Amino acid sequence: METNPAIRVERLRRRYGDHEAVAGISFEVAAGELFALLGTNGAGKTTTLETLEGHRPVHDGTVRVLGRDPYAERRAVRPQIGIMLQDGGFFGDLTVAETVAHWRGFTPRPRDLGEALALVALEERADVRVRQLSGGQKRRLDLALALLGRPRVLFLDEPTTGMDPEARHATWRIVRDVVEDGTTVLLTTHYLEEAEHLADRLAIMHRGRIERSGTVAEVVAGHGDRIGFRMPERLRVADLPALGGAAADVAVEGGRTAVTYTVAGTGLQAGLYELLRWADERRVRLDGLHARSASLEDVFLRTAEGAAR
Ligand SMILES: Nc1ncnc2c1ncn2[C@@H]1O[C@H](COP(=O)(O)OP(=O)(O)OP(=O)(O)O)[C@@H](O)[C@H]1O
Repeated sequence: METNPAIRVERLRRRYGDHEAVAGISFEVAAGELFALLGTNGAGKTTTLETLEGHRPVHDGTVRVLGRDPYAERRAVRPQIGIMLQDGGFFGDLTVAETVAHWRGFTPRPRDLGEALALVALEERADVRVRQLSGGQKRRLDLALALLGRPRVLFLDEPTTGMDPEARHATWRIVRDVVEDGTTVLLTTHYLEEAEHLADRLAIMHRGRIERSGTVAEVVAGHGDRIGFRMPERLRVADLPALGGAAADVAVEGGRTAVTYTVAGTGLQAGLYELLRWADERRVRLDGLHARSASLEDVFLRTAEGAAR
């Protein structure tokens, strides 16, 4: 088993002129792990990815891919990594099979054509011209090319942008298979659901910094689990309890008064228990009662808002 991280980023900084696009970020990705970089527009995800792919030198800090500097040792690193770009820039007149054959020519020890197409479920489209593929099929062809050289580390920059939900789910299955085969994957995405489905760990970037990182459970823990119900008619706001120290938030929605608690400290279960005991003792019925854990989306939005203040 490998103990060295497949990817190591330490205090990475990258500037464009006076603008610091990446402002000293650090993270590691273990071998065989899928790590997702999330962030607002312009957060610095693509810049980080391009630095790890060896396209740009660091301005400060250290990056290592499979133990090497991907820029200075590009010739050693490049054959071991796969890169799926946001736009692969194909020749529209070539067929899918011709495109793969063309790329096989540049790839050391490439997969067979059939294997490459089967990986991304494009066998049936082998003789179709690239320009006749749907957007989702083009993205899958991009993925096939990134996987052609059996990379140990795969970089996916927004791999499912423009796909319908079915194509997106199909692509997630492919990516999961790749990870199960032992490939390390670094992914950027704007789809939080994608990170929730795929990522072992993730980082949320905002304005060049990592604001939060960890597993999905770690990132959302303690960040706004919610409990809500409709205000019972015979009660007033002053009658409502505090749950785990959190006061009720009361809002009128469509003629009804909605009560919401955002419980951070004690967690959902303890908050719910406190509420139900309170309601039981007072013989209060809580219509529309619901409780849900914080979602990655809640945390993402709060991170962006909080950091912007
Ligand atoms: N070649 C460049 N020259 C000047 N500024 C750049 C260049 N590339 C990126 N930037 C700026 O650096 C910042 C980070 O950009 P980057 O593309 O890394 O962010 P991102 O998180 O990938 O954004 P998005 O989600 O919008 O793709 C942005 O403010 C962007 O405008």
